[in-house]
Amino acid sequence: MNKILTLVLVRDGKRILLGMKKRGFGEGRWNGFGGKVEKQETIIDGAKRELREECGLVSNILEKIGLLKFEFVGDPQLLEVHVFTTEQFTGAVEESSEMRPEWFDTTNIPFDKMWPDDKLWFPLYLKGQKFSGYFLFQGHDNILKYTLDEVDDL
Ligand SMILES: COc1nc(N)nc2c1ncn2[C@H]1C[C@H](O)[C@@H](COP(=O)(O)OP(=O)(O)OP(=O)(O)O)O1
Ligand SMILES: [Mg+2]
Ligand SMILES: [Mg+2]
Repeated sequence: MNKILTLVLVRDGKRILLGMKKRGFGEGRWNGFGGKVEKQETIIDGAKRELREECGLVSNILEKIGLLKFEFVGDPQLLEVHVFTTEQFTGAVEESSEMRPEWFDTTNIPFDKMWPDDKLWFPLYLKGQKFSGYFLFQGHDNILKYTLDEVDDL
């Protein structure tokens, strides 16, 4: 069975909030906020919870913008990452034990310190296009093959 995860990208006009992952999967990389969906919660509730836990922001309006599937050579479990965005949030941005948040201009996204797939699908996200993708990784740095499609609905 796929492992279900969330990823939330917070926008404020021309800025995007990313977090430097301080521990665990993806440590040392900038990413949106998210994680594993728990058994008793819906995917969107999991996305809201992870956003609050990891950077202190509360949002009740998350828009689903992408679905990404990741496979790693030698690991039979597929990661299914549900990607959301919001421009409507309350609260103050706070560092957590997992993430150190920082605002970036959308023209200056630190792709060299992000997962390598991000530079492929971020341009779609930034122009407001929904997307669906599959990436096969060898280790954490190399994409062996991928598909990425623009979609109307998710
Ligand atoms: C492989 O490519 C990936 N690219 C991007 N951009 N994001 C990814 C990739 N693989 C996973 N992710 C995202 C999905 C989640 O937001 C996190 C991974 O979840 P995490 O380890 O942060 O799970 P938590 O439940 O938050 O962790 P704790 O159990 O420690 O709270 O990365
Ligand atoms: Mg997380
Ligand atoms: Mg978490």
